Amino acid sequence: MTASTPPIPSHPAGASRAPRRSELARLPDLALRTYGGSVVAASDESFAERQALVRPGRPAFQPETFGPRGQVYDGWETRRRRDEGHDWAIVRLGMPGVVRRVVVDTAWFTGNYPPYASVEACTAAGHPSPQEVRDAEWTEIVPKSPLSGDALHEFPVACERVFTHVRLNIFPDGGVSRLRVHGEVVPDLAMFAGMTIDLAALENGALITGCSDDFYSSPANVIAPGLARHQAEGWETARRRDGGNDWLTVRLAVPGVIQVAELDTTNLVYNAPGAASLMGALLPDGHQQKEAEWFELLPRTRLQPDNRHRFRLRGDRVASHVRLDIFPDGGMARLRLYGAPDPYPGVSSDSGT
Ligand SMILES: NC(=O)NC(NC(N)=O)C(=O)[O-]
Repeated sequence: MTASTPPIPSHPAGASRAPRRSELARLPDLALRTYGGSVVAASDESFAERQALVRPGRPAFQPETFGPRGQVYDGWETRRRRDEGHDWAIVRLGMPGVVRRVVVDTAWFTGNYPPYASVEACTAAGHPSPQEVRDAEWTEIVPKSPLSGDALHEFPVACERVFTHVRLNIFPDGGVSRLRVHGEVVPDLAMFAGMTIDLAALENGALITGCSDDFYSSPANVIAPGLARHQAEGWETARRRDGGNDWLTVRLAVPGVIQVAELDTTNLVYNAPGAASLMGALLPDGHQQKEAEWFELLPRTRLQPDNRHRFRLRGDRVASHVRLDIFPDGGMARLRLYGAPDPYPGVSSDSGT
């Protein structure tokens, strides 16, 4: 991306270990709860619940806060094992995809972190039960590796297969605050053949490729599933003082003709942009976005704060990329671009669909 990128959820601002921002860290976290991820099973969660592993945001900690189970942790924590086994948690990815990077964060776990972890992945078709997922064929994507306490561990993954689930193994027991599974979304769009879809949706395979500014919150949020519950779940820029305007670019899930654009300023009450415009470009595979020849999809149009705006477009040109300009600054809760893929992926032109 052109400007700075979505942060790796980790320690609170001001903590001494600033997270490294690698290329891979910019990919979406396929396991994230707000993207539909869930921890569907775990060997144990006596001290702290398994669902915390996929919670968005940085893990919090309040020292000397004791509940009936012991110290309260914002993470998954198992009991002290008295046998030879090890603990595990299975995560259903919110969006199936190719995993490029796994982050195992032991933030705040010091005397109780697991000394080793490994990660496996599997592909389970349909809507399997947790037991069916356990019985699936698993592939190791992160070998058994040493961990340290209160630290973020990044593991690059080199495997081109599309996975639906991952299993975190910890040896022998202990606490992990977050598990991040960064990757490329690979949806099955063939089942929507002949239908209009949101070409800008992350879950359909779209990706934010650039932005002018992500000072308060990430532009990746505008293509996330569902509605933004508050300002931070959308994209918010800093106040501009230079006479310019903010923008972002999206690589669409697949090239297509956009018929309806939805520009959602919900939660931006006093900081919504005054106006916005949309441009499209059709870039053959492998071409750089800087080579794009942009054409107008939506001329500069007035916006209202805290409002979902829908605009009917001419719908006469195929685009693979879209640029949203906002004037002068502010942000956007969501951007939806409804249209027909051209052609449909996985559907041959003579299939009658
Ligand atoms: N002080 C602790 O954190 N102890 C333990 N964990 C919790 N949650 O109390 C433990 O035994 O691992």
